[in-house]
Amino acid sequence: MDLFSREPSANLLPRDGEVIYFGPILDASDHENHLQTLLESVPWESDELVMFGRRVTTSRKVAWYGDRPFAYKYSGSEKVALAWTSLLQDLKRRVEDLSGERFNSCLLNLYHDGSEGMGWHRDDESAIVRDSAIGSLSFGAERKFSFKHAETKEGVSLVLEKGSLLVMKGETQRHWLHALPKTKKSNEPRVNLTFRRMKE
Ligand SMILES: O=C(O)CCC(=O)C(=O)O
Ligand SMILES: [Fe+2]
Repeated sequence: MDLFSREPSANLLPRDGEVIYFGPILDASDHENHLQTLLESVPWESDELVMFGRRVTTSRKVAWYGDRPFAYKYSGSEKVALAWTSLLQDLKRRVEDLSGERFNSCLLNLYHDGSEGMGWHRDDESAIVRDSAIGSLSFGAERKFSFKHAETKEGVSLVLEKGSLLVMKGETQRHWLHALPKTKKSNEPRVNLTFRRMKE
């Protein structure tokens, strides 16, 4: 795996947190190979959430990996973290080296096409170490990713390129929501890995 030597961006947020975009960190053939491996070998499962008081099953699929069998809780059910595969461990190391952060778990999302996305939310569950960094690695379809300040409503958006790394850190999750908007422009799958730090 060759690293591209692109300089990370300056902080994309104007206040109250830090978001750094590193751009693509994988070359095109590694990106393609890893995307195929992830699509074929990850035990993708539906996610569940409560919307307007109703339990709904998402068509977006998820998988949850970690150093230990951490619980990932959603709307009353929970998933137990799977043991790292060698590919995920390899990618985790790359993300750690570039970001200077350490992670012990990873949530994977599979969006089959542009009709699937993720609504406004923060990654601030109590099981996550407060103000710990999140490293987000993207494969497949390039999609817009948006931030919205919870109080001022300021907005920041960017396109997450194939094989790119985005790091959210500092007080980002306290003050900013983020979302992956649905789009009619994409009919390709996208896989996203968010490396996280859970409380031990
Ligand atoms: O798919 C993405 O880029 C973001 C996913 C996300 O925000 C999350 O899993 O919490
Ligand atoms: Fe998130």
